[in-house]
Amino acid sequence: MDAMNSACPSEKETDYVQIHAATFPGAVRNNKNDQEKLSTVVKSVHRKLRRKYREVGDFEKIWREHCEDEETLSEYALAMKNLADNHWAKTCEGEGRIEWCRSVCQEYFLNGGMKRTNGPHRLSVQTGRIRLLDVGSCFNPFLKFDEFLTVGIDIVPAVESVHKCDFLNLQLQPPLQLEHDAVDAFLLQLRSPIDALPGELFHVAVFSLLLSYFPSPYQRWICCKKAHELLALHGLLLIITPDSSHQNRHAPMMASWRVAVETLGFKRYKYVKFAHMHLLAFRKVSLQTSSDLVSRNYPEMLYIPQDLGGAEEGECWDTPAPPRSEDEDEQLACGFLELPDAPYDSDSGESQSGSAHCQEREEPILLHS
Ligand SMILES: C[S@@+](CC[C@H](N)C(=O)[O-])C[C@H]1O[C@@H](n2cnc3c(N)ncnc32)[C@H](O)[C@@H]1O
Repeated sequence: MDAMNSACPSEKETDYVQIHAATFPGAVRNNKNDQEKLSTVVKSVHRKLRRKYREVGDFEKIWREHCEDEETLSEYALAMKNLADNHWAKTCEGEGRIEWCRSVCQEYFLNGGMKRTNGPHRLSVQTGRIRLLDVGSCFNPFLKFDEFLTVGIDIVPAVESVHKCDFLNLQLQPPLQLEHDAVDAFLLQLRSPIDALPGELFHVAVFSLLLSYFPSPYQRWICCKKAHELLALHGLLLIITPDSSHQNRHAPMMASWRVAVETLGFKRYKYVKFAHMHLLAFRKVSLQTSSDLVSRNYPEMLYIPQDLGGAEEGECWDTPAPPRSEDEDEQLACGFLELPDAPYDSDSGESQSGSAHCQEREEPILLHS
């Protein structure tokens, strides 16, 4: 069973949903209304931040005010947790993003992926658990997996096990010079709020639906740069970002993200497009970031369609769209004709299976400057 299917209802569950829908249409409507309300809470926080950023421009001021607005932040945290627990868990809309992260880590750290890509000088996790930092963790979705020693951080934790921390303002300290066990013990004794962390501490950093929260590309770039410093050499940065459009539509944007992140000292390891999101994995291949950070505007390359002030696009928070018309089906079929024949990961040399998973096109990079 692939990662995505494992998050979707089983055949039996699907039958139940359909029978239940036919017998109790009112219950399904209520469920949808409830989901719509929660999505509106999430989207309105994102929209408000973007609008303020366009009007005021000073993202540090806007961010400070945002972090002080505890009422809005708590409402957001509860809505996000409720969406994940009660709606996405029962449909495919969360699309198994957490299971995807887990399977990439297992393949890379435990099943030879790291050895294949980095050669013999590799990071060792054999003696302990995979140290995972989940930024914007909200409800700590990785805590339940035994292979991870998870540190979840969030500006507003929705559960007690997540530590309060503003990643944008997190201070970096020199790396610890300790043995494995002592580093694990250090992570286990962390308490809220976290204001500083030593560098090179983690094997994995996860940004699941985090970067599009920020109104400014520069804030997204700061996060990627911090992740680079917090990861050990050969560690993984996993980025998941919402986008419900067909993968070709924003291929230039993803190519642009790749350049921006790789310049920080990463190399892309995997990329897949689910129906409502892009999922990327980067390996930390160098302790240094590029010395050429000033000649091109790399932070601006981490743009999202909403930065341009256009109409709000369909995102994973939205309730499912109505069925497509025949015309739309035809248009979509034409779009698929433009995809490469065999999905293939250029860096890992592995093909990606599953009809819902598509590969980024390997084409000349179109930069947004
Ligand atoms: C859309 S939710 C994603 C939650 C979860 N990662 C998931 O995939 O379902 C984004 C989360 O990022 C958190 N967040 C936003 N900015 C942050 C920051 N600077 N530091 C830590 N967490 C942040 C928000 O509070 C929110 O819980």
